[in-house]
Amino acid sequence: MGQEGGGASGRGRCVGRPAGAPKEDGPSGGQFEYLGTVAAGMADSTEVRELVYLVTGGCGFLGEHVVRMLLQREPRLLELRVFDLHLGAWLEELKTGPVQVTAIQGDVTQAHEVAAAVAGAHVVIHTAGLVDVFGRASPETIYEVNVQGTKNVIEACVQTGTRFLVYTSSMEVVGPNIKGHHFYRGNEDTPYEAVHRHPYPCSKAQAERLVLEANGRKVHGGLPLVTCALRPTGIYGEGHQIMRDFYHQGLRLGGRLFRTIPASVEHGRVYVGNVAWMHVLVARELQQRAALMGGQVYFCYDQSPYKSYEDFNMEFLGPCGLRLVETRPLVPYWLLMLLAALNALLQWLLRPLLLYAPLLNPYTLAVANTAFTVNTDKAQRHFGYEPLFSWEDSRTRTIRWVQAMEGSAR
Ligand SMILES: NC(=O)c1ccc[n+]([C@@H]2O[C@H](COP(=O)([O-])OP(=O)(O)OC[C@H]3O[C@@H](n4cnc5c(N)ncnc54)[C@H](O)[C@@H]3O)[C@@H](O)[C@H]2O)c1
Ligand SMILES: CC(C)[C@@H](O)CC[C@@H](C)[C@H]1CC[C@H]2[C@@H]3[C@H](O)C=C4C[C@@H](O)CC[C@]4(C)[C@H]3CC[C@]12C
Repeated sequence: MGQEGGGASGRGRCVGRPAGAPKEDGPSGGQFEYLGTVAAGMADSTEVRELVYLVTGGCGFLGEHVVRMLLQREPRLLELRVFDLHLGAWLEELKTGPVQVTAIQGDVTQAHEVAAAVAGAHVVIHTAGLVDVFGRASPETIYEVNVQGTKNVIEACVQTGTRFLVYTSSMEVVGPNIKGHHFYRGNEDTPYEAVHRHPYPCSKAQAERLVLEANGRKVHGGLPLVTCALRPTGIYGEGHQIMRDFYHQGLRLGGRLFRTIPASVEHGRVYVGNVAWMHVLVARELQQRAALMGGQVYFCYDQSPYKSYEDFNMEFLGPCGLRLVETRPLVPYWLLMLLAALNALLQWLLRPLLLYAPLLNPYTLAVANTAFTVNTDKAQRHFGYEPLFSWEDSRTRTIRWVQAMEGSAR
């Protein structure tokens, strides 16, 4: 059902189950409180500040939360390097604390820029990527950033002697697949035919495989590289662009959004603060439990409820004045498929003139219409992960963010 011929490199399909991980159990660990802003002060600690972390994509939706969480929750941090194609002005506010924050404007597709940023880092958290399922970028560009960029990060770790690499993968490495098979309360070991055509999931699957296969490679200095991959489901929270798009679409439609997907098609979603926390924790514990965690994949999860994508969004958009019209889809699915195909045709026809990239296209419709929920405790068993934010807290924070947008939208 995905875009035709859209393999990661724009050629053929990418198939095959993503690299799983051997089943192992490990001890559980503690839980911390997350303070919302850097201004709230650093986590008190008597620990020695000696570690250098690099976050690629550190100015993105997830990346910014990872950066802020590290400054709050990693007491051993001496220097935090934030590497991104587009640096945010907000980075300046972070330079007043005890941690040296180094903003690096760079491109992960440029190996020399990556190597310069990685050199001397103890840990790399690689979140940079092209998250495009709307046809904004070409398959080749998606491959270049997501796969070649990840290769450059791995090689930079090997060449410069950085030993710990955490990769932000995605649920899409697993599914939904092109056959529309539902993934119902699955975990990291659930059998599932991970067959993709769309450039984005293909590129994420290839990148994840490269990261996991690099686990154990000798880095400069002779010690082994230790890698792992985190697979968030649909992330929501402060800064989520797609939520912003839905909100503005609802405002344009007089405060209404029209249901297109049955309420029964459940999607797993995860709050950005909990995803950021899992990145911080896994980066820390990877250094202590390399034998257990090296080469492993972990779904990102929290207590966010299973709901259809549209119903879940309404948890935040409803309290901000929007209404989801009808309890069942207004438009039959075959007509939605036709409209999605028309959008794809229009995008192709208009491309020489302008970028037409609506939310509805054959791929987004297929994904939205395929249940994908995870139920796992692997991260808790392996490195003591517990969500920092309850569902209620995650919901409140997201609503407040939309309301702040509402203020700016009036
Ligand atoms: N948003 C989600 O629902 C979700 C879910 C699962 C996984 N992920 C993964 O999380 C990561 C971050 O996603 P996001 O939603 O924050 O996306 P985002 O687009 O907000 O952030 C990506 C960041 O990477 C940077 N970047 C892009 N190309 C780059 C390049 N060539 N060199 C350097 N930096 C570059 C961008 O400038 C941006 O700041 C991605 O790897 C994505 O696949 C996202
Ligand atoms: C127009 C309607 C059909 C509307 O319901 C479309 C929703 C659609 C834009 C989203 C439905 C599922 C989303 C994806 C899912 O949450 C997981 C993802 C993995 C992540 O790595 C990147 C984002 C995404 C692909 C996410 C994108 C938007 C949806 C397709």
